[in-house]
Amino acid sequence: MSATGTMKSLTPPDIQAMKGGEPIVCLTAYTTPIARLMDEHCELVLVGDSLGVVVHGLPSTVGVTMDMMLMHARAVRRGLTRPLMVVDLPFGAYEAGPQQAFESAARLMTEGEAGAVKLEGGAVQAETIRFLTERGIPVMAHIGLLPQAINTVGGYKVQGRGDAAEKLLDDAKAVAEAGAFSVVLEKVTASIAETVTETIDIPTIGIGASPRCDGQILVTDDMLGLFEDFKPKFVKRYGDWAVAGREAISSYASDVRARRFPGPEHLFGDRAPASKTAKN
Ligand SMILES: Nc1nc(=O)c2c([nH]1)NC[C@@H]1CN(c3ccc(C(=O)N[C@@H](CCC(=O)O)C(=O)O)cc3)CN21
Ligand SMILES: CC(C)C(=O)C(=O)O
Ligand SMILES: [Mg+2]
Repeated sequence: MSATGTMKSLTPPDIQAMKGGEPIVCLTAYTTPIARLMDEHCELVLVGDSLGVVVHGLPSTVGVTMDMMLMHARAVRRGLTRPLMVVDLPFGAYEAGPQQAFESAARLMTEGEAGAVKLEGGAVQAETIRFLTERGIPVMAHIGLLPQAINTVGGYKVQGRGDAAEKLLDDAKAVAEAGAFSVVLEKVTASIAETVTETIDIPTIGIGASPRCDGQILVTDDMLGLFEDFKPKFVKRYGDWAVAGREAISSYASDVRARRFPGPEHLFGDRAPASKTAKN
């Protein structure tokens, strides 16, 4: 719990050992205060490259850089004590091959203080996953809908329907065999998510997948209702933070215009207060 480290963070082997047991609770985080809110509730916190879209206003995750991932990773790290912190490898930082992937992933582990990295791709990334895990970098895989591939795929559509089911299962087997400690299944049919979960021996973490997955993840800004205009079928709203924020900002604007804020309680007088240690 404390800075001296009396409470141990969960490790990739801890997460892997949860296969087939209690559901693994995961969310994304990009800042210290939001990470603090999930510290006692989540087993795994992902610093997702979705931060490019929800925090930086980019049209897709393709424009996200290593510098962005490193900065947000360090911020999230300061808000967590118990959950495993996983950091996404951004587009362009690993696809050239195992060597490039290792260099980028090592930076996320050292400068970014990550407990593990995540990368998108199935069988095509198996060699890279093996290369990293054999050299001390735990890897979470990500199959199904791959947002970093939006420019070749052309849309965020459901994956694993019909003939594509077999390829998805092959991808899942390939990443598990290559040493990934867990795998995200994004926007796939419930039936293939169930088949994959029953077939491979590492935990599946679903987003738009199935309740039969070993765990679930959502983009926190989506479930809080902060990233307002994005309403895919797989997101459940647990808050209305954009509505609450807009109301608060509107009240502040009214108060300033009516000179109701600042009030007497917010003002500093000419003389120091008689009691206590002066902090004003
Ligand atoms: N806010 C947010 N949440 C995410 O889950 C997320 C991101 N951003 N950015 C990176 C990727 C992209 N992802 C996506 C993007 C679109 C759909 C999707 O189903 N889109 C619907 C339209 C939904 C809407 O805009 O209301 C579609 O039919 O394409 C799913 C996952 C998942 N990731
Ligand atoms: C949606 C999750 C799995 C992700 O990759 C991200 O937030 O970037
Ligand atoms: Mg991502």
